[in-house]
Formats: sequence, C-alpha cells, structure tokens
Amino acid sequence: IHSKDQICHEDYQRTADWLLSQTQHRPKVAIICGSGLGMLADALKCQDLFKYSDIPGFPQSTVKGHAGRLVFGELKGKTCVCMQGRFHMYEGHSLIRVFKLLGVETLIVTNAAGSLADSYSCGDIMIIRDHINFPGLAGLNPLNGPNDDKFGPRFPPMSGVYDKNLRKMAFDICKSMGVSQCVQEGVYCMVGGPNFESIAEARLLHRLGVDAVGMSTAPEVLVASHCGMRVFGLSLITNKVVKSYEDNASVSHEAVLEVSKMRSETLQVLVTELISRMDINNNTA
Ligand SMILES: O=P(O)(O)O[C@H]1O[C@H](CO)[C@@H](O)[C@H]1O
Ligand SMILES: Nc1nc2[nH]cnc2c(=O)[nH]1
Repeated sequence: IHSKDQICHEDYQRTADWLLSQTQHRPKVAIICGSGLGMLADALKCQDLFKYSDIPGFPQSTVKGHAGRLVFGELKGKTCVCMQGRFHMYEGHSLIRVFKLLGVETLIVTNAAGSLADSYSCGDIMIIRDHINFPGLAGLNPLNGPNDDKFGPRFPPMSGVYDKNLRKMAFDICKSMGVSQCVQEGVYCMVGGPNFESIAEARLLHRLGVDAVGMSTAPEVLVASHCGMRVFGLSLITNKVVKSYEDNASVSHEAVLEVSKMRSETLQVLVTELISRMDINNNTA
C-alpha cells in the first residue's frame, strides 16, 4: 500500500487476511499512538507484535517517536490493535481500512499538538470535539478518487463525528483520576506540515477558533467515519504555538517528544479506562 491511487479493496483485504492468519486476536478497537505516545500499547496483554516491515502491503513509519509496530492484545478484556507509529499525510499513507476489514468498530486516535487557545497549558489533554481539515478544504482528501461503496458513501457527513458519549465518558474518567484541571475540549486543526507554523499562520488559526494544531488525525478520522467506525480523539498539548513577534520561543520535534513522554502514563490510564468502560458489542458507549 504505497500510493493511495493504486490501493483498492483487494489490497486492503490481502493485508487484513494476512494479519488475521497470523494472530488469534480479533480486535474491535483500534488505537493510533501520536508522536511519543507509543507506550499506550504497552498496557496490552497477550501481545502479538508485527513490525510494519514484515506486514505485506504495509509502508514504513518514518518519523522519530513512531516505532513502526502493530500490536494486537487484550486491554481489560477487550481485544485491541494498536498502531505504534502512524503514517502522516506528508508520508502519504492511511491504513484505517485495513482495521475496518479486521473487524474494528471504534477508533481511538491520539496526537501531539500545539495549542492556540490562550487558556491551554503545555501538558494539557484536549478531548477533540471537532476538527478543521485544512488540506481537505483545499481538496487534498484521503477520500479523493472513485468512491468504494463497500466502505462508505460518496458524500459522507462530518458533523458529530467525535462520539459524544465517549467524550463524556472521558471527562468523567479524568474527574475520577483527579486530572480534570488539565483537561480541555476543543477543535483540532490539521495542517499539512511537515513544517511548524509561522507566526502569521498561528495568528490566522487562532482567529479561526482553532484550539490545537497538528499534522495528523483528520485524514484517519475521515476514513474511519466514512466506513462507519465510532471515533474518539485526544490531543496532548506539547507546546504553545508562538503567536507573537516578541516571543523568542521556538518549537522542535524533540521538545514535542519530551512532553509526550512526560504525560504518556496519564494518557495510558485514561485510554485504558475508556476502553474498559466502553460497550464494544452494540457500538454504543
Ligand atoms: O500527530 P502526531 O503523530 O502526534 O505528530 C505531531 O508531532 C509531529 C511534530 O512534532 C507532527 O507529525 C505532528 O502531527
Ligand atoms: N503543526 C503543528 N504540529 C504540532 N505537533 C506538535 N506540536 C505542533 C505544532 O505546534 N504545530
């Protein structure tokens, strides 16, 4: 699966069939680990691990902080598959449809993001209420090309994509974890990257009402929602995006990974508890 122009249902099916022949696990939940958040997979019990390089049709993950492994396992009695290493649009791939063919019903997506909202702090967790898909608005969309009706409709709606019940459940869990003071709910904006924002771009995003910005998530959520998956998303605020010409601060991927590492345990507890509480059989929370 190297160029989306060449990918068809049979390609996804071949990869899914190979995985199903290699593991007894039949996951209903998929987790995508954001930059530096790969340890979310460590909580899985009875693991079956596959290096991306060993999976037919799988591309390589090229970004530091993304290990490049698919981990199957049990979390509180629920069977999950976890991507330790995502593919960004700037890398050119999406594998959500393989998950669909494995039987996955719910996607939990995490990312590292910079904050635009003045009230946010580094280390905050933002439950994603909605997204702005900048590349998508400009016509760069993973659903471009002939529509495959086996996956979903030509014109999928995008309102209410981030499941309300799961968002509420996550809030309740954060309360019981005693971390609600650093939990936010907001709008994630996907930009193409791989550069971080200029100050003028940061100001534009701020004016548009963006709370957090990153270079992932929206394409995955789009494809997942198109094929009928329930979606829940979390952004870890790893940096405040520089919005002032007087501010000498500057962001780096290393700094992003450092904050991710510091907060990954909290995210692991939150995601584990969410999966533990969610009903996966009838697809309701
Ligand atoms: O979205 P994730 O994979 O967490 O990664 C985020 O961190 C990287 C920049 O540091 C970008 O790829 C951005 O999208
Ligand atoms: N575009 C973008 N992606 C990020 N990922 C983590 N922090 C940032 C950021 O400030 N901007």
